[in-house]
This record gives sequence, structure tokens and C-alpha cells, in this order.
Amino acid sequence: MSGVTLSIDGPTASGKTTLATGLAEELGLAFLDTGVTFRSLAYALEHEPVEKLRTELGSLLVHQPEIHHRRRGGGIRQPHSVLFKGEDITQKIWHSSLDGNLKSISQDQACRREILLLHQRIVEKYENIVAVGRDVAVTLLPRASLHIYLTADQAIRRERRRAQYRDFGDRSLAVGPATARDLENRDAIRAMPNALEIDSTYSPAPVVLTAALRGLRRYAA
Ligand SMILES: Nc1ncnc2c1ncn2[C@@H]1O[C@H](COP(=O)(O)OP(=O)(O)O)[C@@H](O)[C@H]1O
Ligand SMILES: Nc1ccn([C@@H]2O[C@H](COP(=O)(O)OP(=O)(O)O)[C@@H](O)[C@H]2O)c(=O)n1
Repeated sequence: MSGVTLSIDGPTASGKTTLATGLAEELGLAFLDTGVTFRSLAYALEHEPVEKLRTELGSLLVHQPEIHHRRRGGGIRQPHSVLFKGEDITQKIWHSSLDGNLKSISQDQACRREILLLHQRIVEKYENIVAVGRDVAVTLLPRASLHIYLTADQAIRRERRRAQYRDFGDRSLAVGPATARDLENRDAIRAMPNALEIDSTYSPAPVVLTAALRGLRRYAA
């Protein structure tokens, strides 16, 4: 299968990253986590005013997506990384103290437009890519081979996040209900002809991956 593009949207801790990684590994895709860019801007906002981030984003921030080999070849060919003004900030963007900044960035429409331009320049470089976020089907990859909306009950998502970050005391455990943007996005995806909605509440990650691969075969055939 060549020219595979996939979008995955859904609320916090629904399993987007897990599914994207599985698909990237299975199919040898680049993996763009758009949330990483939002988190990087939240970090950058500690150092630069938002006006500068908006107008100079393309030169201030370099986001390299992860690139996977096909499963039999194995492993990650290039790990994801983010450089801000040349400094590698990949490990610095997860701290819960950045939650307020993250909210400001994600609600700033001008910032969202600049972030989208940055992501469009990234996806143009890859023939085979999976992108993950909150609005990627609608904004970034409207012509993807398959659009996945992944969901799970809030209590389950909260429990998963708590388990995931058990050994990372400085990370945010905030898991809210699906936001208005999530629901608007879900409805837009439901209206797309090549869309697949997966509820992972009672489905372990390998089952979700199998469902996504089956969906891809159906729509990309
Ligand atoms: N289908 C699933 N069933 C159980 N746990 C899962 C499932 N998918 C992901 N997880 C776990 O839930 C946590 C959050 O998943 P993650 O992929 O980081 O979510 P997101 O990217 O949507 O925030 C991780 O610890 C992951 O291993
Ligand atoms: N395409 C995107 C990606 C992330 N975001 C915001 O950035 C935050 C961090 O992204 P993330 O992918 O790490 O988020 P979670 O799924 O872990 O909540 C999200 O909670 C959203 O507020 C967004 O608004 N649009």
C-alpha cells in the first residue's frame, strides 16, 4: 500500500498515540503528533510573547515527526523531536505547570492558523503519514485515506492517564469530558465517507489496531 495518509482525532487519553504508533510501525509511516506542537508553544510562551510566536513560528520551532520502519524491519528510524530557537525541548514540554499556557495557545485562533501552516509544511514532505490531534481530519488531512475518531468513556480515559503517568509526578493528570471542539470535530468526521469511529472503552489496544487496519483496507482498496 503506498500513499497512505491517516488522521486520528479524539479526546485526551482515548489511545490516539498508541494507535498511531501501532499503525506507523505496521505500515512504516511518519507519525506527526500535533499535540506536541501545541505543548511546545505552551513551553515557548514562558520565554517569548505570543505575538512573536505567531509571527515567527516557522523560524522559531522545528518539529520533526517520528518515522517508523515497517514492522518486520522493526523500530523507529527517526524519533520525534522539537527544537525551539535551536534548543532541543522535546523533554521539557510535558510539565503540568504549562497547562494554563496550553489552554491559551489552543484557544488562540491566530496561533492555531500558524500551527496549521507549520503542520501542512511537515505533512507535505511525507507520502505516508499518520497525524494525530483534535482537528486533523478537518483541517490538516481532509483527503486522508482514512479518518479515525477514537473515543473512550471519561472514567476509563482518566484511569489510563493516571496509570500512564504514575511514575511521572510532574505531568498533568487532567482528563476532562470531550470538549465542544472534540464533539464538533466528531460530527464532521462522521459526515466524511471514509471515516471510522472506534470506541476503545472495552477494546484493548491490539483490537483497536486491528479495527483500524481493517478500515484502512476497506477504504484504501
Ligand atoms: N485500547 C486501549 N486499552 C487500554 N489502554 C489503552 C488503550 N489505548 C491506549 N491505552 C493506554 O492509555 C494511555 C493513554 O493512551 P495514549 O495513546 O497516550 O492516548 P492519547 O494519545 O489519546 O492521549 C496509555 O498508557 C496507553 O498505553
Ligand atoms: N490538533 C490539536 C492538538 C492538540 N491540541 C491541544 O493541545 C493539547 C495537548 O495535545 P495532546 O495531543 O498532547 O493532548 P492529549 O490528548 O494528551 O490531551 C490538547 O489537550 C489540546 O488542548 C489542539 O487544540 N489541537
